[in-house]
Amino acid sequence: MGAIEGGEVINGSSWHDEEKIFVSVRMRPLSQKEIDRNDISDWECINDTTIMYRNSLCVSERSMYPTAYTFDRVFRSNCLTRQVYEEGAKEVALSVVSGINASVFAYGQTSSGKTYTMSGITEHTLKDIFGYIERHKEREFFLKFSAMEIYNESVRDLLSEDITPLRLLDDPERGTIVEKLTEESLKDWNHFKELLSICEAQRQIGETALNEASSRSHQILRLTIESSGREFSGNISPSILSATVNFVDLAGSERASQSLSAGARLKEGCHINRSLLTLGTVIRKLSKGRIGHIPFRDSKLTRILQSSLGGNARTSIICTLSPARSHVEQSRNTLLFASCAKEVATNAQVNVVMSDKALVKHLQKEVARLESELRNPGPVPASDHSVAALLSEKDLQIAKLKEEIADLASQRDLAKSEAEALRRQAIDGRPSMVWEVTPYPKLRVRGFWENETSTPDILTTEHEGNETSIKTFDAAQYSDGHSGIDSESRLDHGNNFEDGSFHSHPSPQIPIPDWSASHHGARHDEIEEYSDGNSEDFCKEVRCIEVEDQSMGRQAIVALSLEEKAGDLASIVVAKGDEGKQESMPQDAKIDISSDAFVDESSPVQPPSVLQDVVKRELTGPRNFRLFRSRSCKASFASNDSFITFDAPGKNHDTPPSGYERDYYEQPDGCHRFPSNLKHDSQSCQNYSDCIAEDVWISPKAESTTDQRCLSSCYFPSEAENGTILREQMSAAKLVDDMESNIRGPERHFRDVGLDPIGDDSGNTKDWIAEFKILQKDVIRFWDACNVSLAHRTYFFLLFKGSPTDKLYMEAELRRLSLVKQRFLALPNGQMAEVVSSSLRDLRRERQMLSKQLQNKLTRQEREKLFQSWHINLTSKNRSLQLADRLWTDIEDMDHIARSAQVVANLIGFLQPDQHSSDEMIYGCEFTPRRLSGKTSWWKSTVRSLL
Ligand SMILES: Nc1ncnc2c1ncn2[C@@H]1O[C@H](COP(=O)(O)OP(=O)(O)OP(=O)(O)O)[C@@H](O)[C@H]1O
Repeated sequence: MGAIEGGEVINGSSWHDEEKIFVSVRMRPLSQKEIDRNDISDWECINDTTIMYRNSLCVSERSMYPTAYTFDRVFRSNCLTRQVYEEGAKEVALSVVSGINASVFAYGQTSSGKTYTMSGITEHTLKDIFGYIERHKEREFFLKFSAMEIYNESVRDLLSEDITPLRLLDDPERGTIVEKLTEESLKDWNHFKELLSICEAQRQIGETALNEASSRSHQILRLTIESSGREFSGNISPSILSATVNFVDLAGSERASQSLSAGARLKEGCHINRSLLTLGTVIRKLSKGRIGHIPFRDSKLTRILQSSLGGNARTSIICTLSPARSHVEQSRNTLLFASCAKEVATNAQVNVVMSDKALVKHLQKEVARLESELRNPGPVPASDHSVAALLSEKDLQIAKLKEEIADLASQRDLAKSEAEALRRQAIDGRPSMVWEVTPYPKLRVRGFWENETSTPDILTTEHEGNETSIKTFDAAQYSDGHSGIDSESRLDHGNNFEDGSFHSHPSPQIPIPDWSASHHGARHDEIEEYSDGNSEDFCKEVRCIEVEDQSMGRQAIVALSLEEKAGDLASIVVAKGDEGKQESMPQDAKIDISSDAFVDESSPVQPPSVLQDVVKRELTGPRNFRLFRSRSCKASFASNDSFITFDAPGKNHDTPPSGYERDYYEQPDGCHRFPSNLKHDSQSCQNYSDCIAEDVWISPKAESTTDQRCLSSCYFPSEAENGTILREQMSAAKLVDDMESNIRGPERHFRDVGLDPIGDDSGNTKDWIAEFKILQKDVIRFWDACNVSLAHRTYFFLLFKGSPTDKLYMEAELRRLSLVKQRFLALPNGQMAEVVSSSLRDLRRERQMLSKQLQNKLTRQEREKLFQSWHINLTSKNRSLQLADRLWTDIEDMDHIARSAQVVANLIGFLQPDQHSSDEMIYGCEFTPRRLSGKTSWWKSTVRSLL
């Protein structure tokens, strides 16, 4: 490992695009215990890089085990931690101040000195970082600290008193992220000490609960540094660097058989070893050079640390050893792991964050530079041909850059005008603006799983009766392997459910499905978790913030906000159900609606293509750069509640015919309106791409005709027609595309979002009502195509019933959905498939939860009445699930939609605005059983030494 001169990190001095994990071995002295039992030290560091087994090996052993092992560095038993830090971790760890991710691991058996080493390494790193900041006052630094523990394959926040396990989410750009992990802004050294003591206190709670201190958990301290104020490599300015350093103290690497006993402990050991085992497998496979599948996703540890293991991070692994003969087997295992690790290559990059303003400036500079190059061509290239080629290439670049600039400028102007319009609207006393991302207002959510033991499982509850008479219903799709009991006879109240006069029983209420996870793709381990009854998916915390629309006397669930900073893009925040994201999002997080690239604040953004080209060509230094959108532009992706999936579950046409439909204006009586650019030629319409034509009005009478079948299949391909998931999602993506173009009719541009709806439509209420109904139908179709959660649909549907101000919200919702679609279409194929299956799974789960809620909340009579009204055979099986399966399925039947919304609203306890007191505005709940853990905190000694 290269030296650090004068405490400064030398960028790239001993570092290339691809470098190997830096692996060192630290041997501790024999412990008193080992000495007392006359154990012998069998290992010797014969120089700075080689450790040797001293005891003579028998012939069979010689063929199996090497006697000498060479690493980047080996540290004798008398080495101080300071030296281990200086020579084994410092350069890697301090890369973080230069915008490069870093990780330092300690690996080794229990009592080999991992904690002893990591506490020192962390201290030294932090001191050096604060020293570096002190010396670079010209730059601004922003430090964030977090800490987590992985125990029994569940992740816990060590800075929070909440012991609920944290979920892991997949971010398309950042990989796995830990949901709701507390991030403290780290101010100084004293603050760091405070935070360590908080972590230690949390750790002790875990230990006390387990009544035993052990080393069976993995602990990760994480420090993220953002810095600005300096130009890097001259090409990107102004820039912000953002990088994270992880300090990882792994659980003891000894085998479960050695450290743990039977029963529950064995289970614990298995979990811990699952992480360690996967770590070993990942390292082994990576050491052979990224061939084949690398099972990062097989454990929480490897998922969280994926980028540190062969990804965008510099990594140092310190393997700790006991020299004792009695531990020779474990020591050899550790050395074997270390040998594999040193073959693993990583590919760290400087993480540059750019703000929109910076991007515009940069592009302007580029244009100026290229234009001046054109004016003063400099040395003439060898041939006329190459001159011409160069000139035309430059012309092209200039044209593209100008386009980009114009685009960004128009987005900014649009945003400003929208801001102005909204500000005017706010002043006029129109719907209140909310400067915060808000999920559903008036949403009451309680711990459905609090009564889990008494909650019957629908899948096996309804033993009585015949086979289901509903052919389209497939109960197997909901099977989670659980069984339950019939609760039909448990309750005996007589509420009228569908008309809303139902009075809630004091039974638990339904948890809102996890919106945020849904667009991140299906993961087999999460499916597994779901099925084991201990799922993290059941760990919900729902925050609901009430938004009072004073002038209209009702609640608004769409929150609008404006970016007031001059020059920044305007933003709009739409009601969202991603409670996890909300937790981790800054209060003023906003969605950038004016950019085509709809992005997560935290997600790296693809720069415009031209910029990419320019950057690629221009950045010829020793490093690659990753471009991110800056936090300063407050861009935030806040619409994860829309599960983009296009796998249409079987449509249910059993719902009684609608009377609602007739209210629609200009629509042929009883006909369904389909997007204008679909054609339904029965001969040629084999797939969606064949279906392009003008408006289609389908009479119910024609529903069984070939044309209608063809059209339906274009919209909602049946299971049989789906073919591969990929084909399905591609056509579905096109579907949404076309839906969007339909929605973007000449009279309904998204540019209108934010304009005063009353002003627009004053004096023309009739027109507005008609338009509202069209918008509402468009939204409903979008929801269906995107498998948006039923709860979201319900809230939205019930809250926006056509008042003039609803135009804003309807258009915002359409805009949001179209942006979600854009994001979906931007995903690589593999991730599209994940998103599709994940969203479908979430929707199924939601239906399943609704069916359970149906059993919890209603008496047998109520249920039977409801089943009858939905034409569900009372003697069939899984009736609750059948009902849940029908909700929100017939999107062209507004009566069906209204009834579905009523049922869902009652099931999830959606209260009318006046039913709430203000202290219920924010409502949170936890569902997951308490988890115990234990490991002597690796910063315990640090805290002790510091306090
Ligand atoms: N290099 C060293 N020099 C002196 N003592 C050491 C050294 N390394 C470890 N020790 C001592 O050995 C004991 C075990 O160390 P430590 O707790 O760090 O092990 P560990 O690998 O973290 O164990 P666990 O996996 O159980 O957490 C401690 O008492 C520690 O002070």
